Order: sequence, then C-alpha cells, then structure tokens
Amino acid sequence: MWTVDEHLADVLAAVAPLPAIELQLLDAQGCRLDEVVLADVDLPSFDNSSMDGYALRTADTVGATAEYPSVLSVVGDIAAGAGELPTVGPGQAARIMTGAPVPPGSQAVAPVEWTDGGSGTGRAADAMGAAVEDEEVRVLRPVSEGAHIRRRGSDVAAGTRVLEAGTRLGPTQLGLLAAVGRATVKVRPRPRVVVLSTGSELVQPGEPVGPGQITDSNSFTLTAAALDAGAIAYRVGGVPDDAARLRAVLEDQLGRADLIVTSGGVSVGAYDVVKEVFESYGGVDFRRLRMQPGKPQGFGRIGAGDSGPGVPLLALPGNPVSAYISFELFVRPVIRTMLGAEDVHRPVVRAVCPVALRSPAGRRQFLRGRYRAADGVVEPVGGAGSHLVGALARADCLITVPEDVTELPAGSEVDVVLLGG
Ligand SMILES: Nc1nc2c(c(=O)[nH]1)N[C@H]1C(S)=C(S)[C@@H](COP(=O)(O)OP(=O)(O)OC[C@H]3O[C@@H](n4cnc5c(N)ncnc54)[C@H](O)[C@@H]3O)O[C@H]1N2
Ligand code: MOO
Repeated sequence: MWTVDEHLADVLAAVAPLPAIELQLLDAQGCRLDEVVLADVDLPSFDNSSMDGYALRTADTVGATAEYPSVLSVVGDIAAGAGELPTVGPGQAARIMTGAPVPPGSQAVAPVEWTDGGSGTGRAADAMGAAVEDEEVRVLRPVSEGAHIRRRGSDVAAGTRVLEAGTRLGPTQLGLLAAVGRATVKVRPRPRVVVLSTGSELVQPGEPVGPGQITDSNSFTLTAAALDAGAIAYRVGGVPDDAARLRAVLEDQLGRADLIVTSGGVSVGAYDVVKEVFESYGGVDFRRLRMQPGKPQGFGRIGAGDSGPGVPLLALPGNPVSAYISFELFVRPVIRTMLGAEDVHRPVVRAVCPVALRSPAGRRQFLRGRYRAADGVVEPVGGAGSHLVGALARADCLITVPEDVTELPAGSEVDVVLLGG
C-alpha cells in the first residue's frame, strides 16, 4: 500500500507545466503570462480632454469672473475620434468632448460648468467644418495651464514594461493588453481535462431513475472542480461498464485531453471493466492508498505511441466523497502544476476540534468539516461514510487524522485542508 504523500509525489513527478502558446486575449483569462509585455504605444496616445468643455488659451481667462467673464468666440466642435482639428487662436475656444484630442493653440480645457455653456445653436461649425461666426462662450473663472488635459504617455510610456512574465491575467491585465494593442498573448494554457464517469447504473440528471440505478453526480462534481482549479473541463457522463464502449470513448477523447479523470470501477468488483480497459493500455497502475476515503486509485498514461508520451490519467474511486477528496488531494495539484501555478496545494491550517474523533488504524482519514477562522475551531460535518453527499455539500474543509492515530480526544488540534469558496 502507498501513503498519500508517496502517491502524490509519484503523480506530480509525471506532469509538468504545459508548453506556452499564443492565445486570443479572452482565451487567456486566468492564465500565467509567458512573456514580458512592452508597450509599443503611449497611453493616452494623444493629449486629450478629461472633461466636456472648451479648449482655450489660458491668457484669455486671466481675471475672469462670473460678473466679468471672458467672452471667447467658438471656432469648432471636437468630438472623440475627431481627425481634423481647428487651431485655437487668441480670443477663441473650441468646444471639446471628453476623450477628444486637444486642438493646436489651446493650453487647457474649461469644463462646461466653468462657462455659461455657450450661446447660439449648439452647432459650433457648419457642414464644411468652418466656424459659425456668431457663436460665443463666456468663461466664468481663470483656467490654469494644462487643466483637464490628459497628456500623451502620462499613463503608459511607449517602450516601458507593462506586465511581467508570470503575471496571472485577470480582467484588468487583459484590458491593459487590449489598450496597448495586443490581440494575442503568450501564456501557459489551461489544461484540457476530460472528466468521465463509468458505471452501467448511472443515469443522467433529469432522466427517470430505475430500480438500482443512481444519478451520475460525480461527473458534475469533478468537472466543476476541474474548472475551479483553472482547467478547461469537458464532461463525459455515464459510460457503461462495457469494455468496447469505454475504449471507444477514450480513443475519442484522447485527442482533446491534456488529462483524463475518471470515476468508478477501480475497486475489486466483478464488473470492473474499467480496470481491465485501462490496464490494457499498459501504462496504468492500480494501487491502494493508506487513506480513507479514497483507498483504491488508478494512475498512469494512456495513448502513448509514435505521436507522444500519451495522456496522464487518474482513475478515481466511484463513491462520491472518495472521488471528490481524491480530486482535491491529487487531481487539483496536477492541474495547478500543468498551469504553472505557484499555489499547487490547498492551504492547510491547524484548528481545534471540540469533538472526539475515531479513525481506522494505518489510514490517513479525511473527515468533512466546517472551519471557523475567527476562533480557529473546526466541526465535523456528517460521518465518515464515502457516500454522504449531503454533508459534503455543507463542508468547507477536510479534517485530517494521521495514519498512526485511531482516537483523538475532544479539544485536540488537527490539520485542516481548506477547500476554498
Ligand atoms: N470487497 C471490497 N469492496 C470494496 C472495496 C474493497 O477494498 N473491497 N473498496 C471500497 C472502497 S474504499 C471504494 S472507494 C469503492 C470504490 O469503488 P469503485 O471505484 O469500483 O466504484 P463503483 O463500484 O463503480 O461505485 C462505488 C459507489 O459509488 C457510486 N458511484 C459510482 N459512480 C458514481 C457517479 N458517477 N455518481 C455518483 N455515484 C457514483 C456507485 O453507485 C457505488 O455506490 O469500492 C468499495 N468496495
Ligand atoms: O476508500 Mo473508499 O474511498 O472509503 O470509499
């Protein structure tokens, strides 16, 4: 029998971060950057106004007050995206919108609130772009040089490093990449994980459940857990215990998988065609671990050949709690390793358990619990049975009882694996 740590080390030794690839921005969300990103452009890329108002020359506003405003003639109208700009001369102003380029000759922008809003039709230029002569604006206070102008390159200067290699790409980093004009980016991709549940007793949720049948819940738990770990996950529900069918499904899925995760059929049952099929590939090993739940586990590679070393496969036990805990302990670290993540493992904290615990000799037990960070207390949820999905859904952590401990008195300190969320 293997210990949990031996099995984990063996599994992790067989995987590595996936090679970096160039992805479209939104396909790279959550991935780690595999390049240093330099800005090719200035941001902002031109001097522009931060306010709706009037671009003007500051000398024209010296001494302006509400009682004695500066009266300027309006020589043009500049919307965001404007190409041709009027030149602002002495005694003149140009109406300007937020984000629009600051016109030559002007030194500042007076927000519309600092003016009378301008007179006339509101149309500052005629159809040919020539100024409408009679339009005026009254500026009610002095405006200082550079006021309300966002200078070219003041946010990001061309040539500077904007993102370091290893940065995890979230919404704001993706936005920055777009802002500097990048359509694609080089990242460590998310592993593509195929989740497959086996068992002729399985029916899909919503279908009628006949005598002795059960609803396939594992494929949902495990697919969601794979997504949560940062993978792209494909769910393949309910493959019956039929060697030819299982083999056909595996062959079909191999092409799109960086990792295959199955549940069910790894114990000693008479109909465990799963083991038979995986073993026929040659590279999959079935072992028993010193843990509870999650004792029977399969691990190896399938599909090795001229085209490559094959795809790693973890065959988890079918009991729903066993499958989920096995995922947390072994599959999640594999996915995190393939991602190139720094935090491969779930955090473990010490906590006090106010109730006495019992555990089988020679097996590390993982009980479901609820952890209170405020006082460092953990309470078990439900019993030790590996079929207890109701209690599992209320748990937020796993309480660990070491292999050599069979009884823990109330008030003992225990290791607690925090499950996140
Ligand atoms: N004689 C022995 N029997 C068993 C042993 C043993 O050592 N000797 N080990 C037990 C342990 S521990 C576990 S864990 C299970 C593992 O069983 P399998 O991996 O072979 O899984 P199945 O037999 O297919 O199913 C077990 C259980 O889980 C339910 N199940 C299966 N798949 C799903 C699914 N997709 N969604 C929800 N529930 C599922 C299934 O109905 C069974 O109740 O073996 C013990 N037996
Ligand atoms: O070891 Mo099994 O995984 O108890 O249910």
